[in-house]
Amino acid sequence: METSGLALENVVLSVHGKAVLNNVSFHADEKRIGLIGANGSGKSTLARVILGLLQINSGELRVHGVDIWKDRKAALKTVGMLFQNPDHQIIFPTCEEEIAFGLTQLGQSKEKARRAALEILARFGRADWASRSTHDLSQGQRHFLCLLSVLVMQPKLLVFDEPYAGLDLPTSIQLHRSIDALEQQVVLITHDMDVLADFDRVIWLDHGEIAGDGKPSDIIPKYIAEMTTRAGETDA
Ligand SMILES: Nc1ncnc2c1ncn2[C@@H]1O[C@H](COP(=O)(O)OP(=O)(O)OP(=O)(O)O)[C@@H](O)[C@H]1O
Repeated sequence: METSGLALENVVLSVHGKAVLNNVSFHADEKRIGLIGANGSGKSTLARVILGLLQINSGELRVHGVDIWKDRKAALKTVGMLFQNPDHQIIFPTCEEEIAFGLTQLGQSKEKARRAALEILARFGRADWASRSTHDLSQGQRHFLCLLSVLVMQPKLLVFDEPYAGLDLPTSIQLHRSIDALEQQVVLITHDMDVLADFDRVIWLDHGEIAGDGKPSDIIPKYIAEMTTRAGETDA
């Protein structure tokens, strides 16, 4: 099994006897990977599997060499995720506590975690957010707070599930720039093909199977053609 990047071998995950991921295999060392597919094709499920939140039925999965399902502590340092809805992620009353929490889970002292939280807030021009109530933030700001909470953990792989959904233009531009500037490997789930134009690789999931895998310039036109055909078939 590959010890670098993201490696899946014949991954199968069934829900109520139905295969949601069916023999998914790929090895990705690229820095920017897009994950595309129609609604219900298995993208979010795959993201949760990569994060170690769902146990696979069979196959093998390693994220930078770590068996993230078995080694939960190493998983926290290896992979982080920004969920579609920040309300599913934010649990603390203040921004500083929210950001520091993950670090204390890694075993850092509360004081060290607090300092790291303040440092990342300052680095992103949000020093004034430290004692700010998470409930008072707008939806876009809550998204941004979640990003900082994930970044502070410095995982080797970051998974973003539709990060731009519901964000206004300035916030999505800022988020886009932040993602662009990341050193880490990124897997980005999106329905917005423009975002993926300069990515290194695009993986297309269809009914839980890989339908395409390659350069955006190769995969995206095929995907759009297939989706257009399907839309035509369902027209009244
Ligand atoms: N806990 C669950 N119970 C039942 N079915 C599930 C569960 N989780 C996922 N599924 C099914 O698995 C399939 C894949 O869902 P998933 O959310 O991974 O798709 P997706 O590609 O992320 O879709 P979208 O683009 O709409 O977000 C769907 O048919 C969904 O109904």
